[in-house]
Amino acid sequence: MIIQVENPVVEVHDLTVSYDRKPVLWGIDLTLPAGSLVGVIGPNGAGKSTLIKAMMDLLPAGSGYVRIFDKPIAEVRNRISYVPQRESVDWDFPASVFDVVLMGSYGKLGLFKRPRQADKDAAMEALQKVGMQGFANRQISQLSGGQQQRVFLARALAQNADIYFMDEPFAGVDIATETAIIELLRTMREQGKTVIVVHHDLQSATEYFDWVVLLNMRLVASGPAEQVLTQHLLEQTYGGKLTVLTKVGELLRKQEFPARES
Ligand SMILES: Nc1ncnc2c1ncn2[C@@H]1O[C@H](COP(=O)(O)OP(=O)(O)OP(=O)(O)O)[C@@H](O)[C@H]1O
Repeated sequence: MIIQVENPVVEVHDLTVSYDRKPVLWGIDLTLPAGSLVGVIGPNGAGKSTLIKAMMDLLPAGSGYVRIFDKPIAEVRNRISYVPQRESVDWDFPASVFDVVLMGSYGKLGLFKRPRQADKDAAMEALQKVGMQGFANRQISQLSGGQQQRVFLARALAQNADIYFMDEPFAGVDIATETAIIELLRTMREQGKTVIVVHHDLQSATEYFDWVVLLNMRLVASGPAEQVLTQHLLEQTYGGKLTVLTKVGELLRKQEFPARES
């Protein structure tokens, strides 16, 4: 099931991406609605990270194209923010939490511009939003995994973009941090931002996302979460072998037939 939207915030057309000439994404065609929380879901190696990187033009497309806000990406780069996987970054790099967040906002200004007071205020405000204001002067090498994730998020918030791509923002965080992050993402949605999240946990996906993209090298489904997160489509995505599918099936049945529980 692939549902196309009018006036999409992201349009992916016939996208194929390869590493060393070996395709990992084939003929992806999808559109995403503005102001939504989008979950990109699929098994390990399905190409989820590759898809969001290709959407931002960080990886070259073998064929096809991506448009954001109906424009080529080069024209809208300053409206896009990216939160990569936490492990992809060198956390031993000598920098303070505040500097990392500040670089988020003044990266937009260009390399040789100095940050203004307004940028510094925005950085501090972003740290407050993720509950990390007390860590501003801490070296990033001295943070826990969950704190690193919050700093990453603060950095993205300081960029004040219109569309956010996040690669597994909930990986390795405790439940309090996960709740804080999802609350933040919901607030961003209320402000009309679009947030595209690579996500692993099928059970929370039913609760977190408005729109879900199911991927396994090819696009299996793209549409409203309640229409896409079905046993049938999840089996198509995961090959029907995972026990987690049974759990999700149960959860979906409960949601569909709440009267059964009483
Ligand atoms: N830089 C690279 N060079 C070669 N192959 C790569 C590279 N990055 C990813 N791949 C391969 O491309 C495929 C898709 O990888 P990708 O990281 O996009 O999957 P994913 O769905 O995000 O996986 P996971 O859930 O495990 O993070 C995998 O088979 C992976 O081994």
